[in-house]
Amino acid sequence: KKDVEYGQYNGLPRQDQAMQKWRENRFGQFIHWGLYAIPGGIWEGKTYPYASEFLRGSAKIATSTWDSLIYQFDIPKYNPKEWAAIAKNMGVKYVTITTKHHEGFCLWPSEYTDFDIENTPYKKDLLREFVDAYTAVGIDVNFYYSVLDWHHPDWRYDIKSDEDRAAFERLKQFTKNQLVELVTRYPEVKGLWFDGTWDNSWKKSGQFSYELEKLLKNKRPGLIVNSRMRADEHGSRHFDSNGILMGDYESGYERRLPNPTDKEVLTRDWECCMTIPENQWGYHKDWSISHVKSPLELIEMLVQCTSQNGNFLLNFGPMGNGDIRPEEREVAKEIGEWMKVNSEAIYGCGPADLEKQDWGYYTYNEKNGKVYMTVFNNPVLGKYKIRLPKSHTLKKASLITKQVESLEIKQISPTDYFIIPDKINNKKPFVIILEIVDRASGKFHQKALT
Ligand SMILES: COc1ccc([C@@H]2N[C@@H](C)[C@@H](O)[C@H]2O)cc1
Repeated sequence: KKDVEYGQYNGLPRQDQAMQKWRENRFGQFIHWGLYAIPGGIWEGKTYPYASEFLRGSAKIATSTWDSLIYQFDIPKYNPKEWAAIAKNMGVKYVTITTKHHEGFCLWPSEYTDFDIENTPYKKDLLREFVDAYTAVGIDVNFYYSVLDWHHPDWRYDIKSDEDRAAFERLKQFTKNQLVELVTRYPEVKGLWFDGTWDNSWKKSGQFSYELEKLLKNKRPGLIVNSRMRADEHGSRHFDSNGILMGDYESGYERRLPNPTDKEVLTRDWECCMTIPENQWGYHKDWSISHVKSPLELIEMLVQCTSQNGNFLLNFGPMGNGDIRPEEREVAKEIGEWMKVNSEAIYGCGPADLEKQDWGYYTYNEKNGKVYMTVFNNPVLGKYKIRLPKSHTLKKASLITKQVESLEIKQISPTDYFIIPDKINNKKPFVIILEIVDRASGKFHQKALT
């Protein structure tokens, strides 16, 4: 065991009400919005296929040129109430918005910089309008904040000199000021999603990030912080030098999911953040340059995350004028239609602790003891195989849509059962609700008490 003074300090997984709500939410909307949405990946008539929020670097644009985009941020179509309605209809329970991305432009009127919404033609506190609109429809609000700040003169990638040290101390103070400002001006905020924390300068600031997390949690009791915020004093990130997760949940799954049978992730809270195109967080004008995931692909990711104790944060990149692009409206509509019928298998659900089968994923709600099977792959066999521990019995299988009272079950061995549907529904992923009794306790299926 290494001695770690600035590693994890609270026991995980957190079981307080705020964290339980975060966990039960399961499905969130990520929003990346900033000056990068104005050029949308195209500069001087050339399309850059890289992530549009990195266009400044990809197109080698001078910082002063980039920063002058602030004068074009008039966002005539910005309509946070409509954004909130789209999110509500999609079925998300929380939202995470970029208050400041790497470019350094702040969506709120910060007293610590002029590079913010106040100095745009829009002028008003866009973030306040956003928080109010989403809160009004019952969606929890979280703030993404990039420590990496390309605009700030005191940002340093590493600390190589006394000058670097002095500059980065100013940057750290600026960072602390802005974060205290955010959790104070917007007390509704439920959590902070840190990014831009991979450089050596921050990895050498373990004590600072430790004390900053504690300060913010004192200011906003219940605040939820992702593991990406922290480095310990040895420069170890996400997990401290003793392998203990820092923050309140693991935020390492970016545009990727764990292996569906990975059991290690079941032991902790985690979240996967995902783009609809291959790799665009900010708005990109041309989505033809990469694969764009279908609603069905995205629904499968949401169900897989839930089945493995993770949350799924799906990204939207609003346009430079504040409108939501048609492709994202369509995704929200189709996912919302599926969630209207099947969200019982997602909200408040987690792993079922049953052996995964090829037809899809199990999720489990420990409050009602129900196990949900979400079917994505119809077996050629025409029957869905279930394998239970010997002490369990499959009592009943029914469609969440209640089209039929119950489905035929055939036990084929002490542990294996077939569910035999009268007809195969292969248009959309569908949910079968299982009632499984543990003969030993006579109770509904309980998660293994580990
Ligand atoms: C390859 O390096 C990076 C650095 C930053 C990112 C940022 N993290 C995502 C959550 C987006 O904010 C993306 O811009 C992605 C890849």
